[in-house]
Amino acid sequence: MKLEIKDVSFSYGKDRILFKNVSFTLDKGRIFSVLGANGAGKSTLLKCIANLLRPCRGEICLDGVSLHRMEQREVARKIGYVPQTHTAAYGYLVRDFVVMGRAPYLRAFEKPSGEDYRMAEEVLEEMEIIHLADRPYTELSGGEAQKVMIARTIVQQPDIILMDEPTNHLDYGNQMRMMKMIMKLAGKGFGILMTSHMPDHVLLLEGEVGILNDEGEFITGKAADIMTEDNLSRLYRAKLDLVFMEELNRKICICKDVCDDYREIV
Ligand SMILES: Nc1ncnc2c1ncn2[C@@H]1O[C@H](COP(=O)(O)OP(=O)(O)OP(=O)(O)O)[C@@H](O)[C@H]1O
Repeated sequence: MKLEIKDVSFSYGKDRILFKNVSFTLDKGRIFSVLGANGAGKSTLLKCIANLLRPCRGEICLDGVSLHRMEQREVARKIGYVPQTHTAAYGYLVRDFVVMGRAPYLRAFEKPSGEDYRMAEEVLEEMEIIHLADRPYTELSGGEAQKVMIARTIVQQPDIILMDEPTNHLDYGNQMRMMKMIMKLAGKGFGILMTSHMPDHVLLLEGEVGILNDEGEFITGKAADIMTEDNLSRLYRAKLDLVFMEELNRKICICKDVCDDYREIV
């Protein structure tokens, strides 16, 4: 399974192109992270790839076939999408909510089978949230709901999982467990495309990175090559530092002096 984003541009109106000429590929088992300031268009890009929005230029292909030539049900078997926030209209029990991930495999009005429920429970167990199985989805905390959404997407068994800020709402321990889970999912062969506001998480994951800047341009490369102090400081308009930590054998991203004003350093 190969996802190809070919020269994609998007605009919500006629006046402003949000991003232009975005190109990259994602294979099974790989991690691709998208970084960008607030409002740069990261979520919009993910929605285009989930086939929920249509780019004004370019093409998005799965194994050489344009998403627009595929039925949404077929896309849903290959691409799972975890939005940044999700509001359920009805208080489904978590186990029923998670089993809805099987929908792309069911016929109209067909109910999920015992095997579908078994699969949902297995994923809930693996994610250590089985204790939530009989709670209404609408009563969960933001972090719990985020994990349940991810469980539903795994149950969908796509090749590619799109995650819009997967550590959103999570406490620090759960953020680290989420990083571990993303690596584990990639290890199992899922292609992971995620957005993040946390450069250090992206350094930790070590995959490919795309940086969406204020001008709507997209630069890509390996995390170690593209995540330079200069690129990150420019992106976030703050003086950021990459410090090598021997214990970790990698660079970490910190802001040594929060009082440093970016305007004074460029
Ligand atoms: N449906 C819409 N119609 C018009 N403009 C929109 C729509 N959705 C988003 N926008 C605008 O498009 C821009 C990009 O939004 P988007 O949510 O993709 O950014 P983002 O990079 O994910 O931001 P954040 O990091 O704050 O989540 C923003 O200026 C936003 O206000």
